[in-house]
Amino acid sequence: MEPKDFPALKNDLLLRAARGQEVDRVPVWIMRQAGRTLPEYRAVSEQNGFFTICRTPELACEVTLQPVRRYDLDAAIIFSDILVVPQALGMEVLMKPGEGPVFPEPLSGPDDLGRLQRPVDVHQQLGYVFQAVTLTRHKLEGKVPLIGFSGAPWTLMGYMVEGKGSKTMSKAKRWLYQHPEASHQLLSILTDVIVDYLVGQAEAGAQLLQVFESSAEYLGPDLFTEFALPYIRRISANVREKLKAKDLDIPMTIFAKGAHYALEQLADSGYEVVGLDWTVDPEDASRRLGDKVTRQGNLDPCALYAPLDSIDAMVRRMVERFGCRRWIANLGHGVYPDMTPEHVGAFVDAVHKYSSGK
Ligand SMILES: Cc1c2[nH]c(c1CCC(=O)O)Cc1[nH]c(c(CCC(=O)O)c1C)Cc1[nH]c(c(CCC(=O)O)c1C)Cc1[nH]c(c(C)c1CCC(=O)O)C2
Repeated sequence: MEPKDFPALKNDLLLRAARGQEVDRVPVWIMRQAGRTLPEYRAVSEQNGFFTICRTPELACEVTLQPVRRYDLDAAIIFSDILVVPQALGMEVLMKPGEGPVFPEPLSGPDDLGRLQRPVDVHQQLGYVFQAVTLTRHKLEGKVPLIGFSGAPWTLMGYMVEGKGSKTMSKAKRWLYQHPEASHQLLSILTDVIVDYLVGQAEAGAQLLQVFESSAEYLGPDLFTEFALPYIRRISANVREKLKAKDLDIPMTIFAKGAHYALEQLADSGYEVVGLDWTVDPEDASRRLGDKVTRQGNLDPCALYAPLDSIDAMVRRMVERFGCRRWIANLGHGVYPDMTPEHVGAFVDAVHKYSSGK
């Protein structure tokens, strides 16, 4: 599909901040803003299964737009899941309500790599995401930019080996220690699919690409340097190269949750924006990242359980600490399902209140 004739973008704060340009107020969006908290999402979700929504461009588009209608956000993020990439490699993934994703047949050892269906033609396997992106770009009518995303290789490997969420990632880490070669092989296979998948989203109309390394917290500096960072770097380098050949230049964000030990490496990994979780101190993180990247984050998601006036005060403090240059306001991880929309809205409004006119 040729993503031509998209409506002109009326709010480019996110893209300007990502590129380090001046902004007259700080852009704000919220990780996991679509789905999770909204009653209007639950209505769609009860009628259709989770992956049916992902695979039906009209439904994915509708759910993507819901938070943008409700809150004064500066970005939309396409409704999908990081686990569509393992699905594209032929693995079955079920979304069990109240439990989360489950792989009936996880990768139990290196021999199982032979089960992965390759090569992956992302247009054939994940074309539904590209269609959802293009449709959503039109339906947004230029109100805010649209973010595309993918999981990073280590995080996807974690789910593919564990078969579900894990408190320790010990089965997947066991691979790293016992089968380093097979681990690199798997991470490399994932990297190639992720690159094509991100390029496809950009071609379809995504205006910024975020890579979620949500399971970085399990690794620590040595494993991260060996098994996560090289692939994170390869993704940014290869995506840019492929997009350049198509005359596209799209800012990219790396969010490596729990990788407080690797901020310097992340600042130097080829992304315009580095996402920060709530465990890092804004001043300390800013110092360590330097001024060549934009910071994104990092209020503790649980702060949204606080009374409205406390949320306002915490956001005010966050704005003071980050300053208004090279910063995209967000939470330090996704919003939780039991948070009330009113409190989510208070966060967004407070960012606007305290960061404009500077
Ligand atoms: C680790 C991870 C997953 N998925 C994702 C990550 C990385 C971000 C992070 O660390 O939170 C990313 C993701 N998943 C979803 C989005 C959509 C867009 C958005 O709102 O940001 C995004 C960006 C929808 C979803 N993905 C999922 C839901 C809930 C499904 C439902 O109950 O209807 C939604 C709206 C399910 C999901 N998907 C995943 C898990 C662990 C779960 C269960 C827990 C939960 O997040 O609710 C894997």
